[in-house]
Amino acid sequence: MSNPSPAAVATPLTQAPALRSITFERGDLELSTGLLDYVIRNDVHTWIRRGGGLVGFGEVARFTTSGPGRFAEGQQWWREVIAAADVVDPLARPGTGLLAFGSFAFSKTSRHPSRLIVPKIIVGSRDGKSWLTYITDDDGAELSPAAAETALASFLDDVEPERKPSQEDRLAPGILTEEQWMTAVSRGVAHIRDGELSKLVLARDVVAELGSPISTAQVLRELAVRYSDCWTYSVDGLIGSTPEMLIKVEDQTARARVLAGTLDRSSAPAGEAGYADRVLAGSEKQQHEHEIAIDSLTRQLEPFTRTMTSHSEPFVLELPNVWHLASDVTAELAPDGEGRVPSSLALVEALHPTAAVCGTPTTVAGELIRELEHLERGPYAGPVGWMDAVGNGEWGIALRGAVVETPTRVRMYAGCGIVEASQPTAELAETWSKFRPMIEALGLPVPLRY
Ligand SMILES: C=C(O[C@@H]1C=C(C(=O)O)C=C[C@H]1O)C(=O)O
Repeated sequence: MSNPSPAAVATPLTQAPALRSITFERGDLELSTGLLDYVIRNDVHTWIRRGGGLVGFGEVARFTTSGPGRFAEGQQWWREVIAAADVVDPLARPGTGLLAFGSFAFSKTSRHPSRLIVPKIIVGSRDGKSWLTYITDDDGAELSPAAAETALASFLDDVEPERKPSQEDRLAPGILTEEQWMTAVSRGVAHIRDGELSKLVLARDVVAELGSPISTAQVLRELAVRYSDCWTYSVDGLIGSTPEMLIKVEDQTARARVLAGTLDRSSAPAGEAGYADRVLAGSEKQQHEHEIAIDSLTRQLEPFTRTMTSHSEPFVLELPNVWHLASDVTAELAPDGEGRVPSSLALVEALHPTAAVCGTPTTVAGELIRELEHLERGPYAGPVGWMDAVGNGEWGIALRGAVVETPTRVRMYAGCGIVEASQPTAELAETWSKFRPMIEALGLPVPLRY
């Protein structure tokens, strides 16, 4: 008798809910605003880039977990949900049909709950075409386009008021003061000089204390408009706009965008053509930092692929706040004996944490992060995104973001890759350039000295 496959012997984690879903095509969205017309409630789930993507409303199922097995447990739960579901999806495109948004803790030692959330309604848009998915756990519910439109309309009744900046808004220090964080950077550099590791990513937090409650929807709209080349995410209080794609799976193809190497645009001389190319692409320190990040990603992805391509040189990615050295990687996924390619979440498990947000070697860097940062990263620098029922998904790295801890307290996170040539003051300034998208979207002034 042959051995049963691991999936067959795994014990169910929970009683998977019996979900039913229907997806249907809708008219084209308003070209100028696209999905943003739907970002009007604070509790929306979003994944938006260049006006397209997904906006989710409500919740019909949720799975939470923590620890080293968080990705594997998430995959198992999702398999059980899919097996028990009745899905009607005539469109069958990436992002249509049954779908979960997700956010995972950065650290395997974190108690912060990683989560997968299945919304009740999803408005999707891609290449100018839009669709609606309606998901229910209610046996008796009518599953029709009309019922879906009615459910969507009831969510859209509840519009969040705009927030005006208040006199009492302020930025408060996080866990470490600036001086303490710079000391941590110096210690990191010393460990690198000692040859224990080649790269370490150290992060810090600052807290926005607001005089009036946040309008999350307003912040998300601001981010999505200003940072349209980034992926604007919102999952259960984790919000931001990330320029870094950990992994995206569409059918047989996987894509990643690796960033490492940063230059603040606010300190750049005006009108000097080619400044970013010269200072960023021409810097040995930045190129070295970037090489470490791209090597770590391609090495981890390789076993899952048939072919993999990336440009031999990184390009300069221009964002409103910074320039980055960036590399795009495209891979054709290798099917297993049964013709199946790994799901997006299986690849996340293999790739996280990359050197872009942890360091190299991973284990040494992870230990030093715990020792030097004194920060509970929570979902910061962890995977955030969505996945559908056939393995497609997009998982960004939760950067340039914040956790809404209470309606008036928002904790922001930013970090930097430290290599042997790193200077603590320059790294501190770099964290401010990375806080800037969130600080500005919240309507707070950016501290002047940066
Ligand atoms: C860690 C962050 O960003 C990462 C670090 C970078 C760097 O050090 O140059 C660049 C992009 C990201 O991979 C962050 O934004 O918090």
